[in-house]
Amino acid sequence: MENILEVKNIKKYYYSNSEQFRALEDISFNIEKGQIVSLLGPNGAGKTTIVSIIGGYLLPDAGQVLLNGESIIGTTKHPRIGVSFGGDLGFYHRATARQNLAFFADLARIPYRQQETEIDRVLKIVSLSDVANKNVGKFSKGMTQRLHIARALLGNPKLLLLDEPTSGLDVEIAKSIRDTVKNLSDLGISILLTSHTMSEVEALADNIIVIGAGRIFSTGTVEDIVKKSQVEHIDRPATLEESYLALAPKLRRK
Ligand SMILES: Nc1ncnc2c1ncn2[C@@H]1O[C@H](COP(=O)(O)OP(=O)(O)OP(=O)(O)O)[C@@H](O)[C@H]1O
Repeated sequence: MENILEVKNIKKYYYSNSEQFRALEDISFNIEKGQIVSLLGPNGAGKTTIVSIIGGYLLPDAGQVLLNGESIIGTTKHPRIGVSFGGDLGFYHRATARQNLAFFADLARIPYRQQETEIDRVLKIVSLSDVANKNVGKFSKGMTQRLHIARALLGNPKLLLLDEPTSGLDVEIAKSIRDTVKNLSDLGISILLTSHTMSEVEALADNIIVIGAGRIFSTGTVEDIVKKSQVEHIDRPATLEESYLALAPKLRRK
């Protein structure tokens, strides 16, 4: 299969009061076309740091990130990668969904003539066409989350980075967002997803990367992770959550 993204031997340190803190140590993984890969790990494991480096918001101290075979680290013109950190911030509440997307289409340097078609396209994908002219201040959390995904889709990126896309949403809305994410991968878009919801990862991820204390502990399909974690004392196959809990003590920073 064709690798869209190759992350090679990434290291990242943070510094505070001249003390060095190792956030990531030797992180390597690939994402193929249309694949959904999930980063799973406790708070502070390094997931957001990985997403920020791939998205071009942070520079690593070592290592490479290749998109379609080309290095994207430190390039002045970072290629289009769709990033959605979600949440309540990031939109003008007194403007409509369409007006908000037009602002971000400008930032994404989409030529003015193509903006309306592009905005219609992304609104349709996330099922917000009917409320395109409604003020974002009137949107529910689920609708706002969809709008974040629509914004990330502007310019037709082949890779999307989704940070906890269903965080804080009720069960039904979370399911509808998951369906949207699945549809995106069916359209051939590759997705790197961070999530603390095991059922979500189980339902969506083609591949899982279990990360703890800035290092990769385990990778593979749900079945691979379950097999490798060797959960004891149950006489049926373990769930992903049980497998993750068995690994959890090893994932903490010492
Ligand atoms: N700007 C920063 N300066 C110093 N330390 C940082 C900075 N950003 C993150 N860290 C530390 O680096 C480690 C990794 O943080 P990161 O946010 O990547 O973890 P995470 O896996 O995304 O956590 P969460 O699940 O809570 O979002 C944490 O210990 C965090 O405290």
